[in-house]
Amino acid sequence: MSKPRKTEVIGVASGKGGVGKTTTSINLAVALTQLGHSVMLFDADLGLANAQIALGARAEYNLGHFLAGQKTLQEILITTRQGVKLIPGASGMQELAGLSDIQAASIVQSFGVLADDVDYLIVDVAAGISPSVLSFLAACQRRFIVVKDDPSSIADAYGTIKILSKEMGLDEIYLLPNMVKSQSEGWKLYKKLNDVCVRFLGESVHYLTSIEEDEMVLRALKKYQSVMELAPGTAAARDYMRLAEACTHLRPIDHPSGGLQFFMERLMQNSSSDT
Ligand SMILES: Nc1ncnc2c1ncn2[C@@H]1O[C@H](COP(=O)(O)OP(=O)(O)OP(=O)(O)O)[C@@H](O)[C@H]1O
Repeated sequence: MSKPRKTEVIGVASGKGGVGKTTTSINLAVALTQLGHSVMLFDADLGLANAQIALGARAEYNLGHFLAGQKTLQEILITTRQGVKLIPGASGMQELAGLSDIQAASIVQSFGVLADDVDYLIVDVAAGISPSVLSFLAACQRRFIVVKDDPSSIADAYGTIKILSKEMGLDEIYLLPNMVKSQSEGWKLYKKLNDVCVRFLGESVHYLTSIEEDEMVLRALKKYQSVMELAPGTAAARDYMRLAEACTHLRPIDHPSGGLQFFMERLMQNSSSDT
């Protein structure tokens, strides 16, 4: 098993809501855990606490308690029964933009303490392209854009890629077709959108795999489980495992300070420039 040297930070986004961003984040986190990696999932999708529900976990505290200084990061962090370390996000995320420099520095330091234990940080951002979503994505090393084969999802994914690459100068953008009929349909969707990106933005996006539409995904959600647990042999579970394996083969991105602490530093810098 090849271990990344530092925490790899992957943001999972989609222009449009409801295309499977949270489902992808949790199943990728579980698949990477099953491969033997230490994985942290940051639920930055405001308010709904989707990730913990989907993993059958119940967190008493969330990032709001941490930002308010009521709880330490260790106190809000839970380890789900799948072995994923979960940072419950909730509405605290909106407060990031208003933090003082001292608060920001102490948050960065708290994350730095956890960094040694974590191979992958998966950040499940909210739908849309609000300043806070863009700050999160800018702070990640890689960005996965989940897209469905329908016109509004494709248009929103393109809009997100355009802002990330042209306005923010970010690279390492990966398109992740979801709920496709087959891998070849997913590849075609990628090709179509990538061609548009090359033509109109002068940039290409990356591809790892697609996730097939699979009724077991919804069944798993209804049982508060990941599909990786409920039906490991099913099409979507196989695809999430393929995605996890592809992640482990990606070239590590080295930053001077690297990993989790650097992610938080960038997040704080980007958030304060939003204000
Ligand atoms: N590969 C798949 N096959 C079948 N159903 C899927 C698949 N991926 C996601 N779904 C279903 O699609 C619905 C929306 O998924 P999810 O909640 O992950 O979307 P989202 O993009 O995170 O939404 P939001 O932006 O509202 O948080 C859920 O009912 C989920 O079970």
